[in-house]
Amino acid sequence: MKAIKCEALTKTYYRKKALNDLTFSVEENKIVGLVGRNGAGKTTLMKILSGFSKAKTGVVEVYGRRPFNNLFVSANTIYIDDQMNFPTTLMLNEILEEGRRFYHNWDHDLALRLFEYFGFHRKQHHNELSKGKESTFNMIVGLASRSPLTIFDEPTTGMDAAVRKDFYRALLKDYLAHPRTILLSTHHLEEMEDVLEEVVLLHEGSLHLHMSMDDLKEYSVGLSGKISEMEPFLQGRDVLYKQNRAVDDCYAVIRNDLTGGEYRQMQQAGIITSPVSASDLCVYMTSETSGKGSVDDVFERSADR
Ligand SMILES: Nc1ncnc2c1ncn2[C@@H]1O[C@H](COP(=O)(O)OP(=O)(O)OP(=O)(O)O)[C@@H](O)[C@H]1O
Repeated sequence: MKAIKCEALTKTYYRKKALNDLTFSVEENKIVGLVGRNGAGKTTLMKILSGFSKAKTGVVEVYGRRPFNNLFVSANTIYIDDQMNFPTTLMLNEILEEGRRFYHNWDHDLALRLFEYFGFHRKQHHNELSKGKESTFNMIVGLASRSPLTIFDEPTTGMDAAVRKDFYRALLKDYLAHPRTILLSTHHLEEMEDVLEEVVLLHEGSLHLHMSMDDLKEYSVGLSGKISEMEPFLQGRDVLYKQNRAVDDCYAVIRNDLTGGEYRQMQQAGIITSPVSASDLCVYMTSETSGKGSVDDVFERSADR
C-alpha cells in the first residue's frame, strides 16, 4: 500500500507557486529524505501531508485518504518541526503523558529512556529549553509516537554534531525494529546517506528526482581536467553541472553511463574521474541558473566600485 500519493499537486500563496504540479508516491515502511534548496517547497508539502494545510489543485492521499481535516490521518501521522508549541503550563513529563494518551502506538518506555539519556528533567518546561534541546525533545516525541507516518521537518535544527549523530542512530535503530513510513526533510543529506532509503529532491515546488539512495550514489560521476580535453567528452552528454575552476581547468558532473572504453580514453586524455556524493549531486542539480554567478561575484563587484 502507498503511504503517500501526490498527483499534480499545486499550492499557491498569493501568486507564488510553492508546489507546482508535484507527482510522486512513497510505499509503506520506507525512510525517505526530502531535500531541496531553501524555499523549494518541503515544509509546504509536509504540512499538506499532515493535514494542516490544503492544496489548491491536484490529489494528495495519505494511506488512501485525503489528509485535510481527516481524523484517521491525524491519528496516524505526526509532524515534528522546530516550531512546535506545547502548552506552557505542562512540564516535559506531562507532555510525554499527553503523547501516550493520544498516539495509539506510543512507546512510553522508549520516551523515558531517551528523555533520561539526553539529560532532561521532568519538571522543565518546553519554552525554557535551548534551541538544540527543544529539537531533541521534539525528536523524542516523534520517535516515541511510532506513528505509521512520521514526518520530521528539519529535525536537527540547533542540535550539536554529537546529538545529531545520536539522533540518526536512534532513528535507524527504532525504524529497523518498528518499520513505519518516515519522511524527513534535511539540509544535512551528507550525514544521512546511511540512514535514508530513498531521496525526493524538490526544486522550485516541482519534483526534480525521486530514487533510492543506492541509485543516487551511482547516478553521476565527476570529471576534472583541461577544458580543451574535456569538451569532446561532454558533447552530447547529460551534463548535470559544470564549473570552470581556473583559466584552462574545469570540473563537470555527468550521468554515470560511461563505457569501459570511454573511461580509458578519458584517462589517456588526463581527465580525472571521481565519485559524486548524493548530497553534492543534489546541490549541483539545483544550483542557481539565473545568471547571477557565484557569491564571489558579489564581492568582486563591490571592490570595483
Ligand atoms: N505562509 C506563507 N505565505 C506566503 N508564502 C509562503 C508561506 N509559506 C511558504 N511560502 C512560500 O512558499 C515557498 C516554499 O516555502 P517552504 O517553506 O515550503 O520551503 P522549504 O523548502 O521548506 O524551505 P526551507 O528549506 O527554507 O525551510 C517559498 O517561496 C515561501 O516563501
